[in-house]
Amino acid sequence: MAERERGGSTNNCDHSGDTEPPKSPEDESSERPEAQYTQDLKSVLITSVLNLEKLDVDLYRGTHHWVPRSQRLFGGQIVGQALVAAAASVSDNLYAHSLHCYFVRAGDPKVPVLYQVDRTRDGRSFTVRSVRAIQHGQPILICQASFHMLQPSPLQHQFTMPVVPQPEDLLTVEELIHRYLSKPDLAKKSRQGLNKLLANEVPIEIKPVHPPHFYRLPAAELRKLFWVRARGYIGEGNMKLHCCVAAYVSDYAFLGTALLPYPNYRAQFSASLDHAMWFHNTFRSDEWMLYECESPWAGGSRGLVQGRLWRRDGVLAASCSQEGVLRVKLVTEPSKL
Ligand SMILES: CC(C)(COP(=O)(O)OP(=O)(O)OC[C@H]1O[C@@H](n2cnc3c(N)ncnc32)[C@H](O)[C@@H]1OP(=O)(O)O)[C@@H](O)C(=O)NCCC(=O)NCCSC(=O)CC(=O)O
Repeated sequence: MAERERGGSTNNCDHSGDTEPPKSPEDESSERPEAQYTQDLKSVLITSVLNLEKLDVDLYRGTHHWVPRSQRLFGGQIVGQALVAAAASVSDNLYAHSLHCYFVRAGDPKVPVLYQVDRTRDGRSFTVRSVRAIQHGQPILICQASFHMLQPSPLQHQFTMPVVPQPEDLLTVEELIHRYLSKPDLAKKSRQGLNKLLANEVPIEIKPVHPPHFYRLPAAELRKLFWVRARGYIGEGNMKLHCCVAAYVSDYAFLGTALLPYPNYRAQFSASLDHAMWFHNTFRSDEWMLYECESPWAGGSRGLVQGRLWRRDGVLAASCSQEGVLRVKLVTEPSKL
């Protein structure tokens, strides 16, 4: 059992009951020296995607950065922006500990999203906010987010992080694609598909623990493991923001976990129906975290996926759950990712 993280007074998401002096997330990771940060661009996630425009009290406007090929807004972007809006009306001594969302309509990439916050309750130790994300006058997402003050407790446990290769020993998705593209016998259709994937400007970096096979049907695996972090620099201290970035990241490629046992099926239509998260400890979303995703159930054209985001020092940072609609067709060729 890994020791639980200590509380930090400026971090809006730590839930430790300890009263010892805080440790900033930087103290826990030496993987990315500051010298390297100076060469990185500031993460577009904080300069643009999660940088909402305040229109009025509890009313914000968010714009889009990366739009998936489905041409419906990326669910993680809507959840991340909703959490930014919710957290803005919550005092700094309260820490986001959970959120529960329903995606009720497809997001339209042609117009911005409005976020309307309802201050549902300000309690003694817990505070709840409800957020409606609105386009064309109608909700596309409803979200409840809850915030908690630091409270001590002798109850502290967590699962153990899986043992996997370190990110330095693995290739990014882009590097893997370049490797496949360099193969002279690559079919034209596969080359086109891989080039489309390369053109994606997703503001997160991914290193799969089990690199995908672009050539042949993959062996059925029930669990997806990948290292993930925001592209660019975010910096220390603002745990509120790191939780919002993690909300964005947590929806990426998550629902696909439910298709892992079915390499002969490809999704004709897939969309996340709901998304829930629980934040357990401080973390930095611009440092590598291991995303462990599994699917305990699928049926009735829906699939359930569950995920754990681990800090690389083995501390459980967050847990996620999602159900999605999955309408599939039988295929003979493998999916591209
Ligand atoms: C889930 C919903 C589609 C449910 O709405 P409805 O009940 O009205 O939709 P529906 O199921 O009847 O229709 C949806 C589409 O499926 C088609 N359809 C309906 N029944 C079908 C069937 N039995 N077999 C095949 N297709 C079918 C419809 O014609 C329609 O296509 P057509 O539209 O062509 O007419 C909607 O609530 C929604 O869009 N919510 C938002 C979901 C979302 O955007 N999540 C975040 C992005 S996903 C994400 O970020 C994660 C990820 O992608 O991994």
